[in-house]
Amino acid sequence: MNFTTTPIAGLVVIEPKIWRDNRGEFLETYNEDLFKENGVDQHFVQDNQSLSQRGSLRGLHAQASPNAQGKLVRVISGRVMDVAVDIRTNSPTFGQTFHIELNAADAKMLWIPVGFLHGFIALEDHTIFAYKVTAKYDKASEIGVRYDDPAFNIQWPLGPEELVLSEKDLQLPLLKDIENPF
Ligand SMILES: Cc1cn([C@H]2C[C@H](O)[C@@H](COP(=O)(O)OP(=O)(O)O[C@H]3O[C@H](C)C(=O)[C@H](O)[C@H]3O)O2)c(=O)[nH]c1=O
Repeated sequence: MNFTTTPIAGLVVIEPKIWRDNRGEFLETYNEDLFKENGVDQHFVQDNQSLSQRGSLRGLHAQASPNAQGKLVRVISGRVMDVAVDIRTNSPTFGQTFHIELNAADAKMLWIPVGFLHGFIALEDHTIFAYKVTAKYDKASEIGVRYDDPAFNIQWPLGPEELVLSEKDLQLPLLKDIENPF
């Protein structure tokens, strides 16, 4: 299991070792000791999973304190472009985005600490996205920012005609129009 830091402090790319044999594959997707040794010392309290068709764009979301969430995200089936936006007010990389392809083939994961907006776009039908979070779901704590906020200039890889968003996400505000909880 390899841990690689990113240009944005706190974001870590994790590449599990995949054991392959004549039956198929085995991999560890979480190991408390290895994660602690590599600076991700967290207590996860909930696992989530979503199924998306190609073009489904979920985000940009976060939860505010006291239910702010760190997220360990991965793809079980299909492919996504995953995006994390640093909105930690005092961060030297405030407003910077990090994107990475997550897919079932290489089973890469991304650790996203508290203080980031998170979203992804599914690049294939039947994309299953799975993630562990460090705080429970609390609808009242949810915040969201438009996926196309010009402040971030995220280059989503599919055209506008291919995007599938929830009514909720289509009506999200821009970051400048909300009180940033981080
Ligand atoms: C997030 C969540 C949702 N729900 C229920 C409430 C909603 O009626 C339904 C769909 O929720 P939502 O439309 O918020 O699902 P996503 O758009 O995939 O939300 C996620 O999208 C991005 C990628 C994130 O990083 C967040 O984890 C999360 O906000 O599931 C729950 O019961 N528990 C939960 O933890």
